Amino acid sequence: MRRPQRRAVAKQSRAKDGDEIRLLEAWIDAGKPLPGTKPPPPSEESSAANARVRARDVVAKAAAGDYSDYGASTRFDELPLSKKTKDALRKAGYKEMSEIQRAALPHALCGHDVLGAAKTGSGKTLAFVIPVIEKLYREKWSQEDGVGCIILSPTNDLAGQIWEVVRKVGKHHNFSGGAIVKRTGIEQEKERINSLNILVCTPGRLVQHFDETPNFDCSNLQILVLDEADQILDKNFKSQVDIILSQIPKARQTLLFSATQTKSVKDLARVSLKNPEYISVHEQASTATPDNLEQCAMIVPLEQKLNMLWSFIKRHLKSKILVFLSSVKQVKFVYEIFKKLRPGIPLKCMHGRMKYEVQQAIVAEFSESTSVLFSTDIFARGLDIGNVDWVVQVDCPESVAMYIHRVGRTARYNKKGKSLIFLCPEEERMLEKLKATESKIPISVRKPKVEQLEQISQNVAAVLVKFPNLQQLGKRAFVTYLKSVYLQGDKEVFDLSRFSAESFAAYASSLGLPVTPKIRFVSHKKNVSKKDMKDIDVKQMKHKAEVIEIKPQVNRDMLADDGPDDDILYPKKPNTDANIYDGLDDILSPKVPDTEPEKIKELAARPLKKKKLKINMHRPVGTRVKYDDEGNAIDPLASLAEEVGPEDVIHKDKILQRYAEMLREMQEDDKEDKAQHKKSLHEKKFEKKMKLKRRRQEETDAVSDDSGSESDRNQNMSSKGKKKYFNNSDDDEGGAAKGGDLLAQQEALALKLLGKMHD
Ligand SMILES: Nc1ncnc2c1ncn2[C@@H]1O[C@H](COP(=O)(O)OP(=O)(O)OP(=O)(O)O)[C@@H](O)[C@H]1O
Repeated sequence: MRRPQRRAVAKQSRAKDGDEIRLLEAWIDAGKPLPGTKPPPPSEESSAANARVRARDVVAKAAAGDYSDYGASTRFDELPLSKKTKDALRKAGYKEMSEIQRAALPHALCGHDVLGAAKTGSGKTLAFVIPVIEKLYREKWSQEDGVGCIILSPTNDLAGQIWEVVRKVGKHHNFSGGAIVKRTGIEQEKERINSLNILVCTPGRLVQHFDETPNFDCSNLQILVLDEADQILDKNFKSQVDIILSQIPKARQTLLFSATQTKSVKDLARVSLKNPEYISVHEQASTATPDNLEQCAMIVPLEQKLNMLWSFIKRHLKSKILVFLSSVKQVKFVYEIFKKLRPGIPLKCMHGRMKYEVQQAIVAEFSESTSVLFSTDIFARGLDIGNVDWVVQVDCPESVAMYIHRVGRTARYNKKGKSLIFLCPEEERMLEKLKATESKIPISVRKPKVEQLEQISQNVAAVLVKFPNLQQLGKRAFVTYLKSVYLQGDKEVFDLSRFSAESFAAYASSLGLPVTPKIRFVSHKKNVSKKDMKDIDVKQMKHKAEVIEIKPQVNRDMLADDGPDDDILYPKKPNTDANIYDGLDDILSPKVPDTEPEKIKELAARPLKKKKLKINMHRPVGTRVKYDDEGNAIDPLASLAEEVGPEDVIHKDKILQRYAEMLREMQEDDKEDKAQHKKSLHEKKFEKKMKLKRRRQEETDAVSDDSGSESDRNQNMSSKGKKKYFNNSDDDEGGAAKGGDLLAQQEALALKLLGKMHD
């Protein structure tokens, strides 16, 4: 009885949906905004009560065939949206539309391609999620129709976040969908992907499905969305996006959104937009960043950044702070060090190498509590965490656009927020760019209060001594930082040659490193003419000079590599550095076991080979190559590490003292190790001997049992060299018995010895 009833209900609801869809289509068609039109400014009479009445009127009029011009509406319930969507929006607390939503939704709802730009945190996600759901609803999309919409996002986390919005807005609809992210195994995804209507994923994951999933079909696709479109269309995703575009139908609606929209016609031509609506709601605004955001910059020397960050955190223990650093290594190092130093506020770290679930958990925790979250740029875009008080950019962003995205993690949707950026004196050009009129970033420059600056270099060094694995991480943080500067495209801002060798040395010591790690982003080229030797004092050279070339294979990926540091922090096999160099071998210079600080010291003092003169490309033009007493060129950074005075942050004496202590400890450990090693050698030797004896005994037993001829027996024995123990005498049995006794005695002796050793 139930079935027919259920079928009847379903039929009824389909009929209701059909009626609503007809009404919506007619309404959309009748009230279409003209191409290029923007909504008028919201009228004054838009009190909540008025608005509700107006919304009811609008819907009633539409039902009566009197369609309003929805292009001017200010509330979601004034738009031609399905009841299911309106209910979900209301339940989620979305009533009034934001500017980008007011401007984009009317165009997107009537099927136009949209290129939308609006400030960070201004509600762009709803501006594309609502049209997606409504389009599929009006198309009566069902599970059997397969993939109807793809939303591309640059990162898994953002994909997850967008999917949550889709779920929220589409909760009364019957669409299937999901965020196709690393969380689920690709095999599980393959099984269900064809039955999903809305896919939210990164370009890479989608391409993987095009490559590997049998019958993966997007030929029915209705709508393609690119969130953070400028990033999705940039060269890093180019090949993947090209593959995707070749696999989906050209006849579709396309929506592109970002806070920093692409203006490249080439990019837009690639996605084949048809008469797109260019909607940039804040184009005329005086700022490119949220109005409620207070922004300031500080010029901080490289070696003071850690002190400055620490001091800042200590003064804001009741705030929620998001800290951006340039690489995974930096994030891990600063997080681990600060955790050991205990600033008095919970610390968290997040980067692209973490499992998706872990990232989600951290985001959730960070959303809930006041804490400090250290992050790479992987979360600079799109991440929507409520109530972030401060965004602190410790390392310079790669571009003004990235600056805008980073600071956009605070002051979201009418909330207030503050941001602070540390810029090295060598990066002041970035400050000029931020302050340029066209950037529209109201940023003020503040002088650091030196008296409030806590110097933590000594404490960091002490932590490194206590946790030698962190020293490894510190070294890699140092190298990846320099690599990140070196690899940045904007050479007006990022130019390693502007940094002096002294500042590198001081930076290394601020990270607690006893010696500046050597850096080789370079390879050698022999027989270079004098004119190419601009930055080298040729007269100083005693040997045929070589010039340094930048290695062509050093690329951006190496920055992202960032290797399995967990192995460094929590080594599975102590004293093994097999996993210490994760592809950085050719960059991280010395191939010595880096867990041994005294060796690092040795290395710094070690004369460089005469013929392989290493010229550091970062040395400012005209700086001389230094030589030791024996005429060997000294690595400038190594020599500097020895030269820095006590007034500098380096605190050499203390560090040396610590290293002396460490050396003593290590020597003691060494003694123990040696004894251990000797013991194990003895054991092994003894075991071997016993094994041999046992084998011989067995063989002898076999010979004595042998029923073969005497001559055979003799031959057999002689070939195996047993004569020593078993004479070819009549007394074989007795001999064997003696041999057996001897063996037993020896075994007993061996056991005794072993027992003693273990005692
Ligand atoms: N109409 C609305 N009313 C109330 N809150 C809204 C509205 N639209 C969006 N929001 C809220 O504003 C916040 C920011 O929205 P969203 O993440 O879509 O911003 P965005 O413009 O995509 O930012 P970004 O450029 O940083 O990705 C979210 O928490 C969202 O729930």
